[in-house]
Amino acid sequence: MNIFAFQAPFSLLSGRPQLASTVCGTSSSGSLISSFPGSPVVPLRYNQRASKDLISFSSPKKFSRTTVSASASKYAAERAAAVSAVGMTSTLSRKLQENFDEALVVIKDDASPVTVADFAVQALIVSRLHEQFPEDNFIAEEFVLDLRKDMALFRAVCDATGMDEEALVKIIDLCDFTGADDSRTWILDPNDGTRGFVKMRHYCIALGLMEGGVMRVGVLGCPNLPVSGIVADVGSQLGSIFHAEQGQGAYMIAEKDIDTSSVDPSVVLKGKRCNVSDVTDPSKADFCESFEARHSSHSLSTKIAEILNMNGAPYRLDSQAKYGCIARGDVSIFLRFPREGYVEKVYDSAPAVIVVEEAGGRVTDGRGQPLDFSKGRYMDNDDGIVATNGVMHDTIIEAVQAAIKQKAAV
Ligand SMILES: Nc1ncnc2c1ncn2[C@@H]1O[C@H](COP(=O)(O)O)[C@@H](O)[C@H]1OP(=O)(O)O
Ligand SMILES: [Mg+2]
Repeated sequence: MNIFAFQAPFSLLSGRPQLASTVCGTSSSGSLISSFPGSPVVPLRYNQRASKDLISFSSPKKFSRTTVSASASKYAAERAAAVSAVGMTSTLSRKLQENFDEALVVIKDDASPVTVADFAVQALIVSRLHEQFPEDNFIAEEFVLDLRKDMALFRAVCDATGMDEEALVKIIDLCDFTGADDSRTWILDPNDGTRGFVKMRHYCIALGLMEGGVMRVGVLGCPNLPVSGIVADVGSQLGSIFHAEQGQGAYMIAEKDIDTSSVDPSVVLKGKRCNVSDVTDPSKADFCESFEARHSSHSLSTKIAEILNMNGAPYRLDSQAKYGCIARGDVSIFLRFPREGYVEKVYDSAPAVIVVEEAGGRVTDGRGQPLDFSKGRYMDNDDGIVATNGVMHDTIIEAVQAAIKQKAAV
């Protein structure tokens, strides 16, 4: 099988935000504060805003052929392409968060924010994958309609991607596949947890490949997640990328170790095997949930924790980075309970579910039913989403159902 490798390296400037502790909140002065339970509150600052050309981006135009070895796994080429693209755009997102301009935020019809990073990452990833896999379909979060709401935002996305307006519109317009579940479809959330991104907290680039209604590949790029542990200390290396392929396990690689100029699996697919925790007693388990109470009911999770005698405070962080933390055993349980009537989108969990499952965990809805990603953009699950290390799953689902009943009885 032949695949393509990028010849020229990308031309992003290096440089990291001065993050020295958990990325959890923003003070009114714009400095970052740590607010995980038990961790000291440390004021931190990102670098000063840089000039616009600091975040300009040039995508390599030339490809050369690379051969995937005959013994490679079925989706090795796709996984390598996805890891490379996510690695490249994680670095871009970091620059865009460091140089975040709140004047360039548009509010979408669902009242959620969208930024230069959301559009730029979507355009760059889809353009790379479309070039390499021209027959494939795409479901991704952002629409041209929102890009056109603000011409300054539109121009900033062109600057960040190196694309002209026409090319940008074409590529974003490719991302609204609504069709059959026997197709090959890439599923992308270019900036999962945008509210976290704009508040200088966690966010995630989440990309997966579904074929025949089943997830085959998942990649999570978490630019603010330390390479080990959830809570960053002074000097922690930030930037964790998780990748998984059906039947091949889940891995974590430091963002800085990815050669994003290549899509050759033997070059790109490195990393450390991820395994979920081996905790069997829920009272000894840690859990995580949304930072934003409007995204997931913190009161319901508190009730569940009471039922299970889980005394530790939850880890609260934005985005599918939480599933990465489950996959590598940092925490054992993830609880998500959006308000009634909220419809989940596939790109908000599909890439992450395969990462957790390949690490030995389980992900279902709050009734213990598997999540179905084969129906297009929207999902039809009940009672939220629960991810665990697997061994505790049935116990946690029982507690979820008990807590929902208790809440309804009040
Ligand atoms: N009102 C809402 N309720 C639940 N989830 C939401 C809501 N608004 C946005 N989201 C989505 O929830 C996910 C973030 O969850 P968490 O709070 O755990 O990080 C994101 O995918 C976010 O979308 P987006 O991708 O646009 O940021
Ligand atoms: Mg999302």
